[in-house]
Amino acid sequence: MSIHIGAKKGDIAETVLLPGDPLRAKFIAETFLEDVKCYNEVRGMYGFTGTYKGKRISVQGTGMGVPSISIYVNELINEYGVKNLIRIGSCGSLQEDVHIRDVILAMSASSNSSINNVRFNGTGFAPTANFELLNKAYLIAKEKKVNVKVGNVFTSDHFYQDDAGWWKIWAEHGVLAVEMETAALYTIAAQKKVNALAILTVSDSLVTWEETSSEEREKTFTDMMEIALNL
Ligand SMILES: O=P(O)(O)O[C@H]1O[C@H](CO)[C@@H](O)[C@H]1O
Ligand SMILES: O=c1cc[nH]c(=O)[nH]1
Repeated sequence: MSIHIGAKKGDIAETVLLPGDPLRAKFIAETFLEDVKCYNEVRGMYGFTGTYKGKRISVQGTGMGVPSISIYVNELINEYGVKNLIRIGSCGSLQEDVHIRDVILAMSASSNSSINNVRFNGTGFAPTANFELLNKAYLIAKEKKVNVKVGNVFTSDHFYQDDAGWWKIWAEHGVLAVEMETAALYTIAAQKKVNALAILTVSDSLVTWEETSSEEREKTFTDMMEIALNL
């Protein structure tokens, strides 16, 4: 057992899907996995292991933001030997042509995270996806005829910002969407020599102000879930 995950060694598969929302983890386990075992309820941050098309796979909630996902990713890698970490999250569109429910494969993640600023002493590091996972996810998405976009996302330490126009500089530089964890996932994976990818579904738009409900974010972003399960 680790501090935040109540699993025994061997309870967690080498490939783990990582939604921020623990109830999205529960939905995936109940909807897609067979022979499911819940290995974690510590802090209500559910973790499950089961099989998908005969392959052993786990799904673990991470909570919201860089500090929270960093805890889970560190423990999954250091204590449980996880090798493939696939975030499946929601995000807010920063571009007119990135629509609600589109899927984004995060090739890279810009960030205002203070954690990475401290780690790299105020200089820039470019958190980047694993190419094999990215390429495979793209091919699966195309085959499934999912509206998919690949590019840079912005990992923010804020969900609410006082300056309503904060995102425009990032949009001008081609960033597709905002979320809150990917830069941390990619940075830790790079340091630990494991594979990481973030697959995101657009839940709302900072451009048009459209949005989806929390229930939709929990249960209906199934394209992203199925792409991740088939990697
Ligand atoms: O849907 P999840 O995976 O939680 O991801 C996004 O949603 C949360 C904010 O509502 C943040 O965690 C953000 O990154
Ligand atoms: O972090 C996030 C996630 C979804 N939508 C946003 O606007 N921000």
